This record gives sequence, structure tokens and C-alpha cells, in this order.
Amino acid sequence: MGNFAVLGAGAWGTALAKVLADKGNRTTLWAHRPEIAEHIARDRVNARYLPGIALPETLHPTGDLEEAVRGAEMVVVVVPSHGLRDVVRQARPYLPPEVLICSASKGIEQESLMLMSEVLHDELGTHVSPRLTYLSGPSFAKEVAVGQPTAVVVAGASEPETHAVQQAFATDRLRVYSSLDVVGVEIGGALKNVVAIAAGAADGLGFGHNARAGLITRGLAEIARLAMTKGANPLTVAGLSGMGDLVLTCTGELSRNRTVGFEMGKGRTLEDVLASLGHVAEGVKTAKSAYDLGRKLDVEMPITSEVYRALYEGKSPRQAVVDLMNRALTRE
Ligand SMILES: NC(=O)c1ccc[n+]([C@@H]2O[C@H](COP(=O)([O-])OP(=O)(O)OC[C@H]3O[C@@H](n4cnc5c(N)ncnc54)[C@H](O)[C@@H]3O)[C@@H](O)[C@H]2O)c1
Ligand SMILES: O=P(O)(O)OC[C@H](O)CO
Repeated sequence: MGNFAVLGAGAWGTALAKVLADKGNRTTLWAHRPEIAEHIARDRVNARYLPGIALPETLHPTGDLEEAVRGAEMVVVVVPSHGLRDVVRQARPYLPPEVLICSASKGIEQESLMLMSEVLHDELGTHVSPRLTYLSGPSFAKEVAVGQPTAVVVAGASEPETHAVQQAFATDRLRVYSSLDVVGVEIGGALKNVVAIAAGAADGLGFGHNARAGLITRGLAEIARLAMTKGANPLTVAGLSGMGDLVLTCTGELSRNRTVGFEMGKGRTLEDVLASLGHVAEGVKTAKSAYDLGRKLDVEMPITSEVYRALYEGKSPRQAVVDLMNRALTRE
């Protein structure tokens, strides 16, 4: 059995820690807010982020980052993408030399416009590259936590390490594929959240299935363009992290990103929706990062641009749809 650490006790970190702990691994779950660790230790449930799910005794909550990573064979980082750099920097002095590192956060850092793998390289050095992996794909935390069948993908630059992480997470309910295309898998996971906001807005505005299918498909086209420009294989985003996660998040009512778009489509303000959401909706920050990255790399991203304008420039979702529909006609 392994000795694993999961950094981030939100819904996804808790669900992934439960997967590892249910397999009999000693799994330490680090919470950004120490009181969350105390509550989990007392109640054996994360009532704030994953209510109603009993957590096994093999899962050890802590608010102490050093305690969490000391002696770990694999550290899984699952904090919101805007917090990943700080958490990794704080954990760095205590990381065992040969530790495997897996990021399960979906986002692009604002300002630097770096993918999570680039942030990890920046903080830990490029020599860690073979030990870095990235987990993504269509996976609502709540469904994984109750053992609903789910398929995800783990990407890494080095096959043996990627295979080790694939094996660590795999169960008869969680099927884990592997990939060597880290950038493609990361971009698919980050950008689907932006398209989910658009699809939610379309639903909130009262549009139909046609609009949603159009957004998913054309959203995938702009995700593929960005992925290719960043050196990824565009076919990667037709897989679980890309098309798979677009289908889930653009249609599933559990999606926080879709909810943000849906409520804005109904007329609520972004601030109002975020105040009541209770969880991170990565697409809000990623819309800005991706918009800036698209402009920097000269990649045409019309859906991302309209989501950005609706979130950051006060454009009405209805006007954003009108402008998308009236763009110059083009080839598919
Ligand atoms: N929830 C899911 O179903 C799901 C599935 C796949 C991937 N993800 C991704 O996992 C990541 C985490 O999402 P989640 O659903 O667990 O979030 P969540 O909203 O459920 O919880 C957020 C957690 O992050 C902590 N936090 C807040 N700010 C922080 C900071 N600056 N530094 C460190 N920690 C901070 C909070 O205390 C909380 O524990 C996101 O990138 C998300 O896109 C989520
Ligand atoms: O609830 P969302 O929109 O953050 O989506 C959660 C996961 O990323 C789904 O794969």
C-alpha cells in the first residue's frame, strides 16, 4: 500500500483522497483552512465541500502542509488554480526527492498565463518533469465519491511515472486512461469550463438543444486551435479531457461553471452568483487567462472572447449570443 498526500480539501480533493484511501493507502488530506481538517477528523465527513459522504479511517486530514507531504510517494495537488503556485512553494522544502506529483486542478494562471504544469515547472524546476502528471476528464466529485462509473485521463511526459499514477487511482469504478500529451490534456480541462459558462448562459436565456450543441462543437474547435498552437496534438482534446468534459460540464446540472452561466443568462450578476455558489468556478478566472492567451498567441477564440466580455466588461449574455451569430461567415 502507498503513502499519498492530497493537497486541497475541496470537493475534488476530498473525492480523490477518498478513492486513494478506500484502496487501503495511507492518504493525508491537507486543508487550506485548518478548521476544515478538524471537522473532517471529528465527523469523518467533509460537510462543507462534500456533504453526506463518509470518509474512511485510512484518510488523515491535516492543516499542516509539512506533515501532509513528508514521506509521501505521490502528492496530488487539487487546490483552485489561483492558489496552486503558493501551495507548491510552501510545500517545496518538504517534498521527498523522488515524489510523484499529480495536478488535478483545471485552470490557467492569470498574469503569467501559465498552465498548471508550467507553474509546477516554474516552482520546482524542469528536472521534475518526468515525475509530473496531470489528471483530468469528465468527473463530478460527488459522482466519483459515491462510486458512480467514471473515466478520466492522466497525462505525463514519462511513461513509467504516468503509468504509476494511472495505477494508483484506478478502481473498478474509476477507469483511468493514460496520455503523453500533457499540454493537450491540460488545455482541454481548463478551457471546457469557459465553454460551460457559455452553454449555461444559453440555457438560462431559454435557448434550445441546437444552441448547446453548437457551443460544444465550436467550443471544441477553439480549444483545439489553442492546444495546437501550444504544441499539443489537437486529437487529444477530442478525448476525455476536452470533448468528454465539455459534454459533462455543458449539460450536467452539477457543474458550477454551467451554473454561473445559467444564472447570468437568467439575469443575475456575476458577483451575486459567485457569492451564493459556495465553490470555485474555475471558468471565471480562466475566461480572462484564455482570452489574454488567445490574443497573445493570435488564436481566434470567439466563444471565449464573448464569455470574457460578459464576465469582465458587463456585456449582456443575450448581446454576446447575437454577436457570436453575426460574425463573418466562415469555413468549418
Ligand atoms: N469539484 C469537481 O467536481 C472537480 C472535478 C474535477 C476537477 N476539479 C478541479 O479541482 C480544483 C479544485 O476544485 P474543488 O471542486 O475541489 O473546489 P471547491 O470549491 O470544492 O473547494 C475549494 C478548496 O480550495 C480551498 N482554497 C480556496 N482558496 C485557496 C487558495 N488560495 N489556496 C489553497 N486552497 C484554497 C478551499 O478552502 C477549499 O478547500 C479546481 O481546479 C476544479 O476545477 C473539480
Ligand atoms: O463543476 P465544474 O463546472 O467545476 O466541473 C467539475 C469538473 O471539472 C467536471 O469534470
